[in-house]
Amino acid sequence: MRNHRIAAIPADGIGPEVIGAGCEVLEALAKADGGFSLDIEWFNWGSDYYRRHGEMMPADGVERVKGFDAIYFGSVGDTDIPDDITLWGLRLAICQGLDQYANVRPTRLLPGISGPLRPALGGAINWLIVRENSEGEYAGVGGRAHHGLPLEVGMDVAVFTRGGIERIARFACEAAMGRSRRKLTVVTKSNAQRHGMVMWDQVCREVIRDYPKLDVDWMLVDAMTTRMVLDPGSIDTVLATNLHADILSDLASALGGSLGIGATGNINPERDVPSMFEPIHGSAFDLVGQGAANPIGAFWTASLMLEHLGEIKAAENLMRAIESVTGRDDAVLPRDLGGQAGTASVTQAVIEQLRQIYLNTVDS
Ligand SMILES: NC(=O)c1ccc[n+]([C@@H]2O[C@H](COP(=O)([O-])OP(=O)(O)OC[C@H]3O[C@@H](n4cnc5c(N)ncnc54)[C@H](O)[C@@H]3O)[C@@H](O)[C@H]2O)c1
Ligand SMILES: O=C(O)C[C@@H](O)C(=O)O
Ligand SMILES: [K+]
Ligand SMILES: [Mn+2]
Repeated sequence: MRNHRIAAIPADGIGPEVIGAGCEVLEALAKADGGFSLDIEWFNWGSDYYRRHGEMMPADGVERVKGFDAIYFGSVGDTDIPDDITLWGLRLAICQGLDQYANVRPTRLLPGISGPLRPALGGAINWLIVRENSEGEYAGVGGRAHHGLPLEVGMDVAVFTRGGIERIARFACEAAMGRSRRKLTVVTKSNAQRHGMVMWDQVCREVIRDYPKLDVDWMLVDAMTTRMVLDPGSIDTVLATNLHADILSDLASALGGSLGIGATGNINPERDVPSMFEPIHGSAFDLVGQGAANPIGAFWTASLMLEHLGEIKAAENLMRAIESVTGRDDAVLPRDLGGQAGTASVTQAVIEQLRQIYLNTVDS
């Protein structure tokens, strides 16, 4: 039997609630499928670990997860610890440490979810946002000087490298070519940012030349937000920088109904180290401990992870189960999607649906 070793890092806020739910679903799925097993090892890294040890994970944390087949991550962020410490100490430390330079964020309207747009517009959402995940505005380069003085200064330098742009542009072109519309929108801001972003355009253009069958257009990031709202059907695959894609993907998730459904993979396409999968949302301080967090983002994430691990049938079945739970007449919907179900009820409904799917597969 195929076995996959998963490092689960639920971390902070609602992370443990949704990753706990996701692991329940994954285990039920593996059992129903029978073709593979999952070895899930838990890591208690995050803000509570920081309170005890003064760091978000052990100094050799990245080394410790290197041997796994995938990482299943919750969220970081704590009301009592500065956000830059928690994000850089765990999520970015792993993404950058394992050079997971391609972040993929799919969005489409799930059955039974209307989303905030008119039906004809919302129904047209079927996007894949490709986020540069290793440099750009998140390079971490910069500094502070003249502390406490009137002339105090703080700088974040956005770093764009030819190699960094080239590899993410190629990844996005391949991703777009793998989808039926073969359509790529490159997002930029090279009108205002005249160095790095101009080079971004130039290197993307060079890579795109290798894909003559690809239908490519370009958007300034500000105008891209309006196009996502007013003409969502004109968009398919989107390539954007680290920060631009971070912002656009929260918008995408909201247009799909809620931030609670957004899913992502932090991918190292070379596959010599594990990739990391997480719901796109954060700690959601307003929901912690209430059993009310929407686990669908974590389930969709689990499906992306299974796909990456080569468990294509199981990944599809998990999406089918989610879709029938949201789409059927007696849909089980969490509060952020207009229903009343808590995390546990949504989880049980998806597990029950998975059992039905596999039962029917065996019968037929
Ligand atoms: N990758 C990550 O781990 C990640 C991502 C985003 C934010 N953060 C961190 O999380 C903390 C809070 O950030 P924020 O408030 O900007 O964003 P957030 O994603 O935590 O929450 C924004 C809003 O979305 C809602 N929401 C989020 N997830 C939901 C879910 N599963 N079900 C239902 N509703 C959900 C929240 O209730 C809140 O109203 C900060 O510390 C931030 O740095 C971490
Ligand atoms: O931008 C980040 O890396 C944090 C968070 O907003 C995310 O989308 O993962
Ligand atoms: K997250
Ligand atoms: Mn984000």
